[in-house]
Amino acid sequence: MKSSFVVPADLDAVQRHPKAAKVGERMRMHNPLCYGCGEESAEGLHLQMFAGEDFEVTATMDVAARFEGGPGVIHGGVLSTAFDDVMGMIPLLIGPSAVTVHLEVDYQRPIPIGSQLQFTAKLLGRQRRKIYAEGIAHLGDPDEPVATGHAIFVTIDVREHFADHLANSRLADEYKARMSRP
Ligand SMILES: CCCCCCCC/C=C\CCCCCCCC(=O)SCCNC(=O)CCNC(=O)[C@H](O)C(C)(C)COP(=O)(O)OP(=O)(O)OC[C@H]1O[C@@H](n2cnc3c(N)ncnc32)[C@H](O)[C@@H]1OP(=O)(O)O
Repeated sequence: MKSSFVVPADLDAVQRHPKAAKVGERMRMHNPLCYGCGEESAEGLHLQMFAGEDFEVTATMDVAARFEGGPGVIHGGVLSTAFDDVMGMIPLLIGPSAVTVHLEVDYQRPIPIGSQLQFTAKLLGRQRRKIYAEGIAHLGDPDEPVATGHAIFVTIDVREHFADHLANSRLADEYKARMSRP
């Protein structure tokens, strides 16, 4: 399906999940091998994600030398990966696991290698299985964003969605064990 980003007017009511991370706490790591936030992903972005107030998440990312695109600046695809993962935390504040079906990034300023990127992401709304999120990236002043992102996530049944793919993971045995628990 091809779509553009339009938040519908008739949104569902949402509540923060009682087991969601509390304000200021690290977001639960959904997969230690995740290229965005996983601690065991050697080449990954190593995003550090924190729960904010209401339906917000903040994150930081050191712009390492391996993320270079143009000379001295971050690769645009790396930045879109970061937005995907940061905004991807928003569904976890409401409860369900969800995967990206649509992602947009607007690049406003070059982002230097060696800088520390900061992100804030927030929920724009939920309609049935669709969760709409917005994110901004800045270098210290949230009023001067260097990039903005918008995404739609769709809730999934984790066991069903990943069932045919678990064997591809380096943590396949661990995931199989987790999935077989009731
Ligand atoms: C127990 C141990 C294991 C623990 C593991 C934890 C897992 C945690 C999970 C997540 C972590 C969060 C952090 C991650 C952050 C990064 C996220 C990523 O990068 S995800 C990778 C890239 N994304 C994909 O690979 C999705 C590929 N797409 C699909 O698989 C399907 O499209 C799927 C399952 C998402 C939906 O397919 P359908 O057949 O179930 O449902 P249909 O009817 O097509 O769509 C449902 C609703 O969504 C809308 N929709 C679908 N695609 C859309 C699009 N592109 N734009 C707008 N709306 C769309 C449809 O119009 C429909 O809306 P209406 O309810 O009818 O209003």
